[in-house]
Amino acid sequence: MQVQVVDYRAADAAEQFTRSLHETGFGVLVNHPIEQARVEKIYADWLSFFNSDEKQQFAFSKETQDGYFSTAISETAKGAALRDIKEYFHYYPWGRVPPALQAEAQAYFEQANGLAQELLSWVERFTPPQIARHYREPLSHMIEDSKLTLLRVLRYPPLTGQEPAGALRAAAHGDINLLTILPAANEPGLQVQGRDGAWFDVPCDFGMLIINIGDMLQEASQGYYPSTQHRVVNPTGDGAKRSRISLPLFLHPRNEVVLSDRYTADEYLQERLRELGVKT
Ligand SMILES: O=C(O)CCC(=O)C(=O)O
Ligand SMILES: [Fe+2]
Repeated sequence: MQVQVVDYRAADAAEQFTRSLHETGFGVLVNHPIEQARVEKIYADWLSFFNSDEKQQFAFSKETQDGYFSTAISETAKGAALRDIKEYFHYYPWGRVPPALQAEAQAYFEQANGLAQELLSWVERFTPPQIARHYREPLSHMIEDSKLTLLRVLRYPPLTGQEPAGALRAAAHGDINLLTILPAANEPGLQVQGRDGAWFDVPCDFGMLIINIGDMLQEASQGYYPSTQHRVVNPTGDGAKRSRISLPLFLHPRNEVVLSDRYTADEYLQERLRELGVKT
């Protein structure tokens, strides 16, 4: 399985990139407009936040899903037996956030959301007509004024050796949303599953941007764009002593968007959150 690394500035970038999404569910961009210095500053500032007690004041709300999710309540991937070894914060522009981190989180959110919208328009443009006719509205409309798009800041703590046997930083899962965009993390570990079940490292040189299809877009495109299983494996050696920080933006449609004959976006999301154990 070969996830394509595509130059965002190439004349045929949209075509190459959407082909990789169709074939693998993943695509990787270089020379994209997201500022690396901003990403690095967010990694450093949020690592300090996760290392402080301040996080305890932001315990997430089951109702609204914003705030801090500790390792003790961290999600269990659908079908997995063990919790992921991670803690994370869900940032929404309307949600709670440590005041000192608000401006840079919002600036990143806007920049990444703008790029994600452009990439979604590429996805739409390169959808074959026999698939596109099933879209109930243009993909770019589905996310307009959505209150559900969210920035997740993840921190995978150093390993202690006390982790339950078989637990992973992130067990194999598909993302729930339409499209995810993810700057390469500060440490390796992200893998994607091929059709034959084998796992492959996702290209993740610092500065690359990784994009993947979520379950909602797989549903709306009748599988033309597959939501591929991915995971974050545990480091060995010196890497095990270091935290890993990553920063996915999950592009979500408005609640009332009809994805298919089977689901609206809201029905789909509620079902999945219950399965993850973060909603009653
Ligand atoms: O940390 C990563 O590299 C990936 C995280 C991820 O797949 C997720 O949070 O859905
Ligand atoms: Fe994911």
